[in-house]
Amino acid sequence: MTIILAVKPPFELKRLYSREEISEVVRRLSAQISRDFAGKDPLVVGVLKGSVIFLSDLVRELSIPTEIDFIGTSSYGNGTTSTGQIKITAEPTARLAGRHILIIEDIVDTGLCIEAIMKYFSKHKPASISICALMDKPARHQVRVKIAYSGFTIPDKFVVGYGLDFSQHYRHLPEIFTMEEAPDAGQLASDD
Ligand SMILES: O=P(O)(O)OC[C@H]1O[C@H](OP(=O)(O)OP(=O)(O)O)[C@H](O)[C@@H]1O
Ligand code: HPA
Ligand SMILES: [Mg+2]
Repeated sequence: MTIILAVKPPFELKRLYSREEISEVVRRLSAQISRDFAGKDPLVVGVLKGSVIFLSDLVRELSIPTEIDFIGTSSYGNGTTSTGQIKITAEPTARLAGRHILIIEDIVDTGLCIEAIMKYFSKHKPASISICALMDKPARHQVRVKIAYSGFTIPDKFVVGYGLDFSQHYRHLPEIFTMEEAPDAGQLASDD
């Protein structure tokens, strides 16, 4: 399915992963996490806002008890490239010291955001910190990142849907799409 967005320049969305493909990956990751964190009462921390849909599907597949919290970050503003300035906009309220912390990300792109989050948690003396990311875009990494639970390895394309936004839109889409300038963008732009 291709969707042409009526914005300037025009973008097109092409489906990258279907609901079924996403569900299969969520089940695989939940099974691994349930096995590895059994008896550890992990603190599952979603990175706002992009991870919320993934997190809510993931935790409902877990077979172990967990505590859920969130951390807020912001780096992309309204564009498709990281500003490089990572701000922690909201802190978790749970006890962190001595906890097994599992960070849930929708995507690791440059890795700058997860690097800042790892730095934040390591200051609070947890028992362990692990990363679960639905998508990993290795071609764009600027820092070394160890993702213990990785869903899809994706090409160097901007993606939206299933929690991920472009300028705060399209998070609600139930599937994942690549977003690229439409091939006839030049033509359309000169038709003004
Ligand atoms: O690996 P990076 O290049 O740092 O990019 C990944 C991060 O950027 C996005 O969040 P964003 O800051 O746009 O906030 P949002 O989740 O509210 O969309 C995304 O949800 C990740 O958290
Ligand atoms: O590809 C992406 N899509 C949406 N948000 C993002 N934040 C980092 N990379 C992306
Ligand atoms: Mg975003």
